[in-house]
Parts: sequence; structure tokens; C-alpha cells
Amino acid sequence: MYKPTSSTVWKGRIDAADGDLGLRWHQVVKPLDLSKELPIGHGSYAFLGFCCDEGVRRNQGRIGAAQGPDAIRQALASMAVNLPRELSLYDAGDVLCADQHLERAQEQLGKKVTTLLTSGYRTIVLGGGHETAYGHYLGIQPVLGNALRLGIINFDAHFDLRNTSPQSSSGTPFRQIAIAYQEQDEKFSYLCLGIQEQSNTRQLFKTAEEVGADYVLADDLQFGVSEQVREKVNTFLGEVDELYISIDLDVFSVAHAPGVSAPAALGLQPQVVVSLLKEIMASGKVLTLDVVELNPSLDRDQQTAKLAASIIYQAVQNWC
Ligand SMILES: N=CN[C@@H](CCC(=O)O)C(=O)O
Ligand SMILES: [Mn+2]
Ligand SMILES: [Mn+2]
Repeated sequence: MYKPTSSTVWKGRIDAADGDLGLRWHQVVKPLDLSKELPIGHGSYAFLGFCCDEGVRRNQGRIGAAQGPDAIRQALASMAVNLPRELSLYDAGDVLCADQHLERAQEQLGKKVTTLLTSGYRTIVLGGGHETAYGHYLGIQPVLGNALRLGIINFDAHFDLRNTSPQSSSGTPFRQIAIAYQEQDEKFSYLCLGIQEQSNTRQLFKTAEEVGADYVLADDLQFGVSEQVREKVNTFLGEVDELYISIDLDVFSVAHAPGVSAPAALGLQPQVVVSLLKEIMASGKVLTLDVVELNPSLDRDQQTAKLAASIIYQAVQNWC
């Protein structure tokens, strides 16, 4: 169910003649074995893979996202090191989903996320289908003090608020979280950015309204970030104490992200997402982040994996 990362995945170009100034991420990432006692994180970044596409299978999608974490690592390997000096990168290995036991794998993911967060790391979970989000949330929840309000921002073409009956899947994580809030009689603070109108049924829009989900349509993000959208995001940021950011790669146009289960013909341009993401990361409220739904078997020349890696790079560079 858990395996520390293999050192062979972090490899890439070496600019030996440039010394420290020529370093890339594969030369500085350190392994972190979560089955042992952890050094204090001091705000360093820890990658944790969730090798799972059981939720995608249950959601009638195209499986292959279980191979996502290693494909993202390979693309991250060649990122240039421009990190603040005191911060380090760690790879905390992978949680695996065995024998279609999705719920067990999500619990395991949650435990590992809790361990990392309580030890002072900034977690970056590498999915996995979007079922990653419910496991991720299980790990965040115990870390929040009673007085702290969690906000969830999901960059996604889809609400992922499907009914959990007959079973949970990659289409249900935010419904599962909404139910958890409802059971506690607390407000569910969820903002979904990049919704494709034609890919979400009237039932999903109705559920979004019922659970109090807010959203911005992809149509309203096609030509940059308007003042209206910026205001909506800033109002949301102002109402919460901690943020969980989830980035489903199918929010991007298929021209940029072909390697996903459900590609979006009218998806977003990467630069629009990056500019919003930078502002959100700079809020000082981001606790943890995931990037999900990469299916390397559907990718084209690592295009989607490289986009995932570039998004993670931008998140790290702008994480305050
Ligand atoms: N993770 C969510 N996936 C989408 C899939 C849509 C599709 O298959 O077209 C959803 O459930 O809405
Ligand atoms: Mn999704
Ligand atoms: Mn999606």
C-alpha cells in the first residue's frame, strides 16, 4: 500500500560546468521514507504520489492515472532550481491502491498527508484520478484546528459532485467532502474554476447549488482573468483561513492537456490558470495542493506531464 520512491525516477540533464547555478530538481530532491520517523519539514515541499485510477474506472473513465505520479516526477526532474535557499524538495513515495480497494487507499493517503502536514511539510500530492481529492481531504481534516475554516479551490472542467450512490469514484470527491461538512453542520467552502457547461448535467448544477458550491465557467476565463473573477476569488480567499488547491488537468484545453481521461475541447489556456494560481499561492493561506488526472498512456510527447510539472513549479515558486 505504501512504497518509498525509487531513486531511478529522478534523473535528467546535468550541467556540470555550471556548478550550483546549473542545478535541476532531480539533483536536489531527497527521499523521505514515511514508514520511519520524519525530520521536521520547516515548510519544505514533499511530493506524495497516489497511484490510483480505481475511481476513474468506477466513473466510466479511461484508466491509466495510476501511472501519473511517476510521469509527473520525470517531468519535474528537469525543472531548474530557483528555490529560496532555505527550502528543500522531498519525495515521500507513493500510496498504492490494491485490488480495487479505493476507500482503503484513500484512508492510507489521508494518514500520510496528516503525517507530512503535522511534521511541517507543504504537501504536493501527485494523482491519481480525482478520487485523490477525498483521500487528501481525509488527511487535511485532522490538522485543522476547530476554529479554522478550510477553503477548497478546484481547477476543473467538472464539479465532481456526483452522487456517492452506488459507490464513490473520481466523480464524487467534493460531494463526499460536502457531506462531511453537512454532518458537522458547517459551511462547505468550495470554489470550482473552469467549469465546462456542456460537460456538467443539470443535475450537477443543481447539486452545486444545493451544497453551496461556487464556480466560474470556463467561458469566463477564456480571455484572461476579469476583475469580476478576481473579485470572486479574492472574496473567497478572504472568507477562509486555510486553502486546499486541487488542479484537475482536464481544466486545460485538449490542445495543451491530451493526457487525461476526459479532455476538454474548449478548456483553458495554461497562462490564465497560472496567473490565477500565482495570486492564490501568494495569499499566504495555501496549506496543501494536488495535481490529478494525468493519464500518461493518453499523453502526447509528455505534453500533459510537462504542463503538470510546470504548474507545480509555479505553485512552489509563488507559495507564500
Ligand atoms: N472526475 C470526473 N470526471 C468527469 C468525467 C466526465 C466524462 O467522463 O465525460 C465527471 O465525472 O463529470
Ligand atoms: Mn475532477
Ligand atoms: Mn475534470
